[in-house]
Amino acid sequence: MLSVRGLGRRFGSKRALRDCSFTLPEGRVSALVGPNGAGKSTLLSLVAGLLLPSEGTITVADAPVRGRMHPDVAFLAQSRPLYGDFTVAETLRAGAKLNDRWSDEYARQTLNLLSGVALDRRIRQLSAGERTQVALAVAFGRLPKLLLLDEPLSDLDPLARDETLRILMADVAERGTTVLVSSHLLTDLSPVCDHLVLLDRGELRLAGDVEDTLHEHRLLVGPAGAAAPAAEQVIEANRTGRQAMLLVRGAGTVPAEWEATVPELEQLVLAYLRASRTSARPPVVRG
Ligand SMILES: Nc1ncnc2c1ncn2[C@@H]1O[C@H](COP(=O)(O)OP(=O)(O)OP(=O)(O)O)[C@@H](O)[C@H]1O
Repeated sequence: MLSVRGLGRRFGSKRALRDCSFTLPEGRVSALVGPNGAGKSTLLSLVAGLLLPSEGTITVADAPVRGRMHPDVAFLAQSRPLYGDFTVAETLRAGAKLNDRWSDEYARQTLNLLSGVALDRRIRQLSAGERTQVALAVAFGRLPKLLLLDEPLSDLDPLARDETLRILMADVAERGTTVLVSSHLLTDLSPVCDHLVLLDRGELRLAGDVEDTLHEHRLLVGPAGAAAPAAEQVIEANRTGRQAMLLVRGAGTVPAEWEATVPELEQLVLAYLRASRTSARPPVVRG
């Protein structure tokens, strides 16, 4: 559904994204994670066609994307761009007029499930979370095949967050939508995502199926003096007092003095990001 190859974007001398290559599987939810300034919004804006790449290619449903939104794509931008003077009802009517494929019923149903922002309210009078709810309804109303969501949960209350994730899962199950969703709220996101894209400092650190990626790694706990077991890569090593804790990738047979477990998603992501902070050349594992 989505494939990016060698994708990069510069803003003047600043490289916001560099040499990014990955493919998203169809009908799955992919979490796009990374610290502030990692390049997540830049990547989403490029895929949405709102920004032009400095280098590389983007393909959605076998068609190249270059500075123009693909009709099968809907994008919830971080700034939630909606016309302030419109009422919610007018916003939905504009959605119907501007999109060849549109379901008013689906957009209204989404809004009602979230908390039911009244249709006669003006956009500029809405709270940040209410604007997000309207913008989500517009995104779902487009009946996209690829749904790009930039921090959809950040200003929603816990109930609306929960409902958004339910709507997302139902949409993926019923319509087979492919979703790429950026969020700092990994705990909220991890139950619904089955694919991971990890960006840091504009570079891709990890991209792949969540379960496969987790099982390629081992969290090892052992005595501080024990020799590190043979592994493809040591992502992070912490030695405190008498204990050592390692996150390794591609470990073979683990010696008896080490206790090995498969890491949780949040542990894995945090270890990669900490490792990146402490090394001049952080691990770029694969694209
Ligand atoms: N229009 C722009 N002009 C100059 N620099 C920009 C512009 N847009 C983004 N950047 C820079 O590119 C880098 C990536 O920004 P981006 O917004 O993609 O990060 P992000 O991962 O979405 O961050 P956050 O989690 O804080 O939203 C940052 O260093 C940012 O300052």
